[in-house]
Amino acid sequence: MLSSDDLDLLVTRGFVVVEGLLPDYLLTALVADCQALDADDALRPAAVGRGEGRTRDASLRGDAIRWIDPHPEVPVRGEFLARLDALRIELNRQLMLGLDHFEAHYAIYPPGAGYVRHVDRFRDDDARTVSFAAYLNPDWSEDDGGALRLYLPGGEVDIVPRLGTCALFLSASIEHEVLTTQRPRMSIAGWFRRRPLLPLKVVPG
Ligand SMILES: O=C(O)CCC(=O)C(=O)O
Ligand SMILES: [Fe+2]
Repeated sequence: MLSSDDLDLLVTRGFVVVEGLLPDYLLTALVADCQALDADDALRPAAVGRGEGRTRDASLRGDAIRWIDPHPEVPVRGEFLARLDALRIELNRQLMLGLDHFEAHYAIYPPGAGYVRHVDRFRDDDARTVSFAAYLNPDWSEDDGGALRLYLPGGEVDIVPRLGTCALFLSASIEHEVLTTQRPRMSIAGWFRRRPLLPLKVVPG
């Protein structure tokens, strides 16, 4: 769980980096699951945008992804989602964010891939409220690239995607980028969502 200092940082600074949010045995199982899915060719090139603006362009975003859903034969997925759901409830209790759902996918960025600077909230959908990343790369060094770069009012912050590091940041306001990776980079990207606050459409007549 997040400490009250972590929660304060998320609100006041817009992001927080935490170690130890997920226990080692779970991280190990997530790494193995992601690797097994990759070996089965179960990840697909990711798209950017939504609706008619949805495109695939590896020069913008080079990862391959697989959404994480509970599976009776792969308990690690359900356990991961249950933990993040407990965190969702904690975020609601402490920060009253009204989050109603958590969604996440595995991602693998091959060498040479990255994800250009962007925000996670879509222009036509304000449901994504808090973004989450968990990194699954043992023995990662800064020279391997692939850092998550956050663009903040006070400057840039780079987060090294090392096994066990997790980051949370505000989906609507924090611009970020995945710097080009030199080695295959494994992660989970997720979003705590709230019910969309789109205006109701008035039907004429
Ligand atoms: O993996 C990361 O560090 C962030 C990925 C990201 O920005 C995204 O999937 O929207
Ligand atoms: Fe993102």
